[in-house]
Amino acid sequence: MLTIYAQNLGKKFNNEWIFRNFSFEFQANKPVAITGNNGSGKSTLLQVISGILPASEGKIFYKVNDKVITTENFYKYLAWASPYMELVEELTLTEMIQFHKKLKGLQTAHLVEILRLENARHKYIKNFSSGMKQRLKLGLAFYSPVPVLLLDEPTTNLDQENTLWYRSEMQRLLGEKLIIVASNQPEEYEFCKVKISLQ
Ligand SMILES: Nc1ncnc2c1ncn2[C@@H]1O[C@H](COP(=O)(O)OP(=O)(O)OP(=O)(O)O)[C@@H](O)[C@H]1O
Repeated sequence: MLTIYAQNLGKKFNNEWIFRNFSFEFQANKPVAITGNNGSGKSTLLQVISGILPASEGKIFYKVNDKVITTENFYKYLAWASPYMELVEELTLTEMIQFHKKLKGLQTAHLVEILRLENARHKYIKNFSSGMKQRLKLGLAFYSPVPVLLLDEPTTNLDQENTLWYRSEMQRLLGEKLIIVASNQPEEYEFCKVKISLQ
């Protein structure tokens, strides 16, 4: 069982505090939504939680059962989908999936079919539509064999059908993973029992 402990976290950029005194214990089976207006610090908090960005004050640490995981190693436990996470544009879909499989593993041999991208197997990612890219990012994250799933604005660029797909995947993953969603669209995080609003 993996737990993320945030204790009095604060982050500032150029002497401007984005948030301060943020404390929370994140656990599997307790999906959390981080909400707030544009610029309130949702993405920044998600990056500090993941260890990608260092905190300016406070402490973030991770435990699997009673074993502490170092910040440097935490990425191994984590899958992301976010607007600032780039796909490798020079690869085709088939190559991208192979690459991800080697790097992180993949729990399905049928991702192309799940994403309904059969006609794009040999298309370069750079030629994907924004919705196709978003589906791929989500699919890679959902089917990575890791216990933590961090989602930033997950349904950006998704049409209604794909938003329904996102919601059904979330129902499947709820009991399995530690999920944190940064969003200001209620339909993206309605399944989250805990909602933390940044001001
Ligand atoms: N690398 C950086 N350097 C300086 N300021 C930054 C940096 N990254 C973010 N900020 C600032 O931090 C604040 C919070 O940004 P952040 O992207 O976390 O907000 P957000 O709540 O995710 O916004 P949105 O809903 O628009 O995605 C903003 O004022 C932003 O300009």
